[in-house]
Amino acid sequence: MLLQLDNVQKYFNKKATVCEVDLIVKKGECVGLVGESGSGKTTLAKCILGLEEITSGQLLLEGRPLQRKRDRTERSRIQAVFQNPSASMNPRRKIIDTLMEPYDALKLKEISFLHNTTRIEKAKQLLEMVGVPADYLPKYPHQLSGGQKQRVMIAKAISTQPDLIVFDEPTASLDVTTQAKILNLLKDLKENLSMSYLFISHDLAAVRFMSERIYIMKEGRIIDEATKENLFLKELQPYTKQLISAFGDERSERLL
Ligand SMILES: Nc1ncnc2c1ncn2[C@@H]1O[C@H](COP(=O)(O)OP(=O)(O)OP(=O)(O)O)[C@@H](O)[C@H]1O
Repeated sequence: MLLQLDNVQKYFNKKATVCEVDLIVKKGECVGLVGESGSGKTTLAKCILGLEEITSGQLLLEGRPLQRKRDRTERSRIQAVFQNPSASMNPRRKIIDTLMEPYDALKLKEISFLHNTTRIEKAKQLLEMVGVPADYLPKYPHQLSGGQKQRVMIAKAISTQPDLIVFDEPTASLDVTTQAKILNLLKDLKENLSMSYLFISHDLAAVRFMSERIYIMKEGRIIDEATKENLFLKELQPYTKQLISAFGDERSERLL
């Protein structure tokens, strides 16, 4: 087991945004999380990333409780990619510096002694892995397309060789063709680098394309769980059926 959430709760102003959540991510698995807007998906993601402190419950990474204040190593093991790459990037920082932020923050022994040319080599390798030409390293975010920016954010997320990446609507700001390319890239990277994913999206077709197992969230609670295969077969909660029908069969099958 890579990640385990036991009875996790998060309250804002005495209101439970995340309520009694049990969730697991196995090694090498992509787990999907879907639910209507406001159901608590992003809050749960932030709890997993240590960006929000949980009110109660427990988060375990490989059986060990995650500390309230994460140390550098713990932070480097769970990375994130969010919806809007432009908002996640500092417009005044060159691509190379944005890309190397987790490396620099981690200050691994091998990294802190890295000669500048070695750092550039590392950055080039990372960009290559996500299909962005190395000559983009000295450029600024506004010189990249939306898809390229998201590729840079993916390269940044894999830079510390994390065990888990949490994706929160990673393709929502991209056009349909770019979305499909990014999803395929994510699948390839997961296989090649033996990572696990928690993939959060409104887009059930994308979630089903990516994930082996899917959790359905409503009003802060996990109300259903299905495998990719039995999502359309098993006896599901009416809310889950509603989510599926909202996409329609054609859209749900589009990426499969
Ligand atoms: N820092 C905060 N303080 C108070 N309430 C918050 C805070 N963060 C989130 N909430 C509330 O928690 C609820 C769940 O929000 P959250 O962003 O987790 O939902 P979501 O399922 O990710 O929605 P979406 O799909 O629209 O992103 C919302 O009602 C939101 O207003």
